[in-house]
Amino acid sequence: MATLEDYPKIAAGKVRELHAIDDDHLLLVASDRISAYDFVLDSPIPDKGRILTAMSVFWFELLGDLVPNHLVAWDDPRIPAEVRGRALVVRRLDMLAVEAVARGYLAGSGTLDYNRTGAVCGITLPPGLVEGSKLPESIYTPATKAPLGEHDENVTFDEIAEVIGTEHATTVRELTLAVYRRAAEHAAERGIILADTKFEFGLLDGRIVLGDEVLTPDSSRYWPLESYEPGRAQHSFDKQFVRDWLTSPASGWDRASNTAPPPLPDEVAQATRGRYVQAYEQVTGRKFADWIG
Ligand SMILES: N#Cc1c(N)ncnc1-c1cnn(Cc2cccc(F)c2)c1
Repeated sequence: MATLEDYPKIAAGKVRELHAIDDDHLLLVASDRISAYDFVLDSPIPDKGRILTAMSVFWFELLGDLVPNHLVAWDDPRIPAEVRGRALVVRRLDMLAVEAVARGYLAGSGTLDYNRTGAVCGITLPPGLVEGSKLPESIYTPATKAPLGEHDENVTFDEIAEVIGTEHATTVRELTLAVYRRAAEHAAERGIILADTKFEFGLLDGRIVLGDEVLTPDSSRYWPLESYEPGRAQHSFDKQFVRDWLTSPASGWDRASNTAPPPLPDEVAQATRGRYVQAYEQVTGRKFADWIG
């Protein structure tokens, strides 16, 4: 059985790593780390890596008829025991330099751009929209990847086409919207608003293939349908307990101080675990207890 040390690390994000298995395969590892307010917290969320990995596997399976993907295996002897259940064997792709974002609702940088310009990524939106507004139709709002810790930069379709070519830019836009719309419809039927999501695509033998994690609460905004109310920041399905505690007097933390947040109380970490489990079971109809690792 392999160990993680056998696989050279080739990339690292805030909460996940990418290792090389061989020339054609990578190991995509999700940690139990959680980020909030642009900080990676000291406190892990037990099972977060396994829950989000199980979610990606579900979505890859559900959406496999819309777009080919890089997933090879999730229960495989190449996966070291220490990361089993929170690591995927994936095909090595030639990644396209675009953060392929689809938005069905106005939030975050989308609201910021809209308030400044009336548009997002060059797409003019109707007047009168507010934070959390449902858009008349979902839109493609690509971004260029920023260095770790900085925010991606929203750009226009034409700017992406300059980098990856009009043909690939067009296919990526079509796939991003089709996959998001299908996923958002599935989630809405189960009481979860998938407000937006970010995909990464790559080339494999000339075909465009969906990579990375997909449609997890780390790559998407998950809002509980029952508390949806345009006009304010929406409750995060998964991160709201963490945000509420960190911004409460109980934490002793001052968000404006730009100092690292304190560790979470166990009950906040456990309650957050519960929200990830609930999101998984609500979206997939599967029991997390049945997942490996
Ligand atoms: N997925 C994927 C992938 C692939 N199948 N082939 C080649 N490259 C990538 C790849 C390169 N960077 N990233 C982002 C990323 C993801 C996860 C952890 C990280 F640290 C960084 C993805």
